[in-house]
Amino acid sequence: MASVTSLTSAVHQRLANALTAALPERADADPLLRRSDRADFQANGILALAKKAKANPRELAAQVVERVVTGDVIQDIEVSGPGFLNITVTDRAIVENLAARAEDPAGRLGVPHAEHPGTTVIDYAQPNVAKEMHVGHLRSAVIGDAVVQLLEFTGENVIRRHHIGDWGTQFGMLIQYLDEHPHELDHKAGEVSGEEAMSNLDRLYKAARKLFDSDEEFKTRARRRVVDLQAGDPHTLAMWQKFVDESKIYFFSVFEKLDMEIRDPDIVGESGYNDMLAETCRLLEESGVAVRSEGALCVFFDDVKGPDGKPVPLIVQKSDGGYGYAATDLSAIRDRVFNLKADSLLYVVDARQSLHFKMVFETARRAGWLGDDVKAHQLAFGTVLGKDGKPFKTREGETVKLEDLLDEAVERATAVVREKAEKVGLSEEEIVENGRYVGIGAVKYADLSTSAVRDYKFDLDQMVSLNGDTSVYLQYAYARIQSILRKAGEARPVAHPELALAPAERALGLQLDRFGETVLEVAASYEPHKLAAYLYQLATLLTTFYDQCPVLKADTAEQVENRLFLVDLTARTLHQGMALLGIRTPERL
Ligand SMILES: NC(=[NH2+])NCCC[C@H](N)C(=O)O
Repeated sequence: MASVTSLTSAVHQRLANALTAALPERADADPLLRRSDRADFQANGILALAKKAKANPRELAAQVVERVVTGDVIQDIEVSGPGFLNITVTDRAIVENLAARAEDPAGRLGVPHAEHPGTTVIDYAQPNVAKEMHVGHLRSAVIGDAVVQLLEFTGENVIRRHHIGDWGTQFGMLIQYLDEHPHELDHKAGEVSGEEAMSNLDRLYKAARKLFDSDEEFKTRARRRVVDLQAGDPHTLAMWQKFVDESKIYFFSVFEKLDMEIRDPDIVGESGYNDMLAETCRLLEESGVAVRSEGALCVFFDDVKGPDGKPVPLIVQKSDGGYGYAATDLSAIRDRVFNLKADSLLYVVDARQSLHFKMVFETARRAGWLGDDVKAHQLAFGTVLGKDGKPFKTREGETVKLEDLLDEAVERATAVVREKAEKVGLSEEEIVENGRYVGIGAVKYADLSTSAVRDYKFDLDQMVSLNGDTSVYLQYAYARIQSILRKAGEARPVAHPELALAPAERALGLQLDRFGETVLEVAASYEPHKLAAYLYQLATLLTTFYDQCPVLKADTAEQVENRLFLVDLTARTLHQGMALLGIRTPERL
């Protein structure tokens, strides 16, 4: 458990004790402590308690104030309004608390582990084989990666699953074509770049399509291939594997550009559940959860109807015997619950698939695969829009190539970095590396700083802007602190709890104290945008602090040390917080 307690918990403890003393019959009552603008904290729980105890809220509040221990943590406590408590903490408590965070032996800045960690299987970064990735795949990867980092940081056992689209009828056509033109993918992994891999696939796809549409005999052969593939014919499988391998070269190049670690064994695509599909259907049919309707195996829902008022079923098996997307997802649930022993299933998938997941989860519940002890949640995300507010497309109306987009972000960011490079004394190598971290960070941050369910505008100009809620702003805040620490010479960051704090120091200190609770909240609610908001506010408070409190030119040596201590902890918090979002913080910028 946590070796460092936050100010919030210290204040909470003292209030709870005083409440118990004032109202012994309600010993477990929660004072409902909140951060507040009026004082450091506000407790709002007295009102409801007084109502239940049929007491006067202001009087009960006054009794709590009388009994609360003050002096060490709580500086001031007073009744306000109808029975709120406004609480100010001592400067000493702030600095002592932060010092404990800074010295946290676990190197976690005092962030506790979650109280009840479990096993989460997270389904994210799931592009499709032999197809170009699009911005939706980018979102899933970026949001999913942040959630993985956050959950792992809180002690959760996280199992990653990249449910790639690697199965389906289109492969019959591709495999048949490759079989008839055997040398088209004749190279080993490592011999081609991601871009080449994609253009190989694109070329093959187009050629196969053309033949499929113009040559009846090829069409027949291609259709037979699908049957061979599903029957597990070894030669056909080997051809299929070539497409998967070629696609992975491409996927990995995009993920690497994104500065994101995706591990091959975590890629378990639709094909990985092939052996389970028949059994899944059998179980559903035998239990009566699914029924045959016009030959297809279907699950019906009272509340899912089409525009004509007719029920729209979840089709698990088509009338021709083929299995669909739903059969795979239902099989994946069985695997994740029964084999991987998940207690949470998380899906980072486009909101346009929400109905699919709603029906899949409900079906799994009816089948008894998802019990009350297993949570299933789709972390649905919105659409990426262009500057014009319409779905993101090139000027010619085509979907934007992901790699081009990332390259452009890096290019713009490099220009921004270069402008200041001379002043900072960056080498060409550092400019290139920083440009990458700033550019990729900008793309990730723009995505992660808005609530996932909302659509967001992809606007590179705004993303790499130095002012406003951008990753560059946060990266500069970090680098600026590093520059101060380098200039500090002999002076070291040392906490001095005996010093009185200026308002800007207090505000910064109180924000630093919130880091642990913010991380836990954000991980529990899968809302990385709240961590982004926290970090942005931290950087803003740092800016105010600089304006009001000279660091190296402070009045006394102790004050210099104490301020160095504050900015150093701010830097470490920014670094850790950004890392949880998958964003780097260069030392010099
Ligand atoms: N278990 C799942 N269905 N995961 C989502 C897969 C996303 C799908 N491959 C797509 O490109 O839209």
